[in-house]
Amino acid sequence: MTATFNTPQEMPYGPAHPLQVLDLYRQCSDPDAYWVTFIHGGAWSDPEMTKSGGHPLIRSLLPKYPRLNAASINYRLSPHPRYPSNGNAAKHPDHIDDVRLALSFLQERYSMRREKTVLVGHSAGAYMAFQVDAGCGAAAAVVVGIGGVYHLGRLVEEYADYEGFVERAFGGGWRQVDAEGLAEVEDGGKGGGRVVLVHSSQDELLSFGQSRYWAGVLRGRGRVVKEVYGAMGNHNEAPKGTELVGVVEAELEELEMESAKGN
Ligand SMILES: N[C@@H](CC(=O)c1ccccc1NC=O)C(=O)O
Repeated sequence: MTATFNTPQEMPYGPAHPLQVLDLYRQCSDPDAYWVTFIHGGAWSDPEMTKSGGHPLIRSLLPKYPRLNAASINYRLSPHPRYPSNGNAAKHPDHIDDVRLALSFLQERYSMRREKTVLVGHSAGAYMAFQVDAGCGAAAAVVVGIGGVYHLGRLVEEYADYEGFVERAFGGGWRQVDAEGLAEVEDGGKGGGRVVLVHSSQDELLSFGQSRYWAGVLRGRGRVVKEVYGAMGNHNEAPKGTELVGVVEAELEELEMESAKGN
């Protein structure tokens, strides 16, 4: 059993590219198992940011919840100026297509169910978690964004320097992409899941602006939103910290309580 916590199985979920792989931690084969699924950040392009960014969170949770499985997803990346010859050439919608494919793979192959899933996204991964949410109804019972990007237009307005990575990931038409997500974001009344937006006050790359804005949009759609702001380390430390573990634990416990009431 212990081995499961430390050594995930690396599984290809798509045929086209070596980045179409995910790390699977499966300790419960029951179809009613809970799932925590992690989408890493890195501005859609940083090859140093990978699925292993989700390991600390997952490894803290698994020993406490025997009925929990987890996965952390890699996806194709866009070119990065510090790594000009790494061959990464993805452009929107490649990244999000891969994330959707990975989630379908988990649903079909391992019976991961939306009502049992907490989807966690960091930074650009948080943007993708809500693209999934918008595109297929309630993607997960709970979506947790940490240090998230939620609106590209507002991001570039606040940080002009970030336009470069936004354009490399989305191309010249990047301003359209927010509109798609905003138009389709799921309504709370129609089954859209709970949301927790987590943001560290020590985040050196993003202010609270994105999280505050997004909380307002989601509440306007009738979604239940918690905002968690506090000192949780810098942008890349926060998703590895104990605060995020506590947030996800509380959500898992709420899901367990809801399911006990339903039975
Ligand atoms: N680590 C990235 C930068 C990065 O990830 C980033 C920078 C500013 C705002 C958000 C970021 N990441 C979001 O996924 C890089 O070095 O290119």
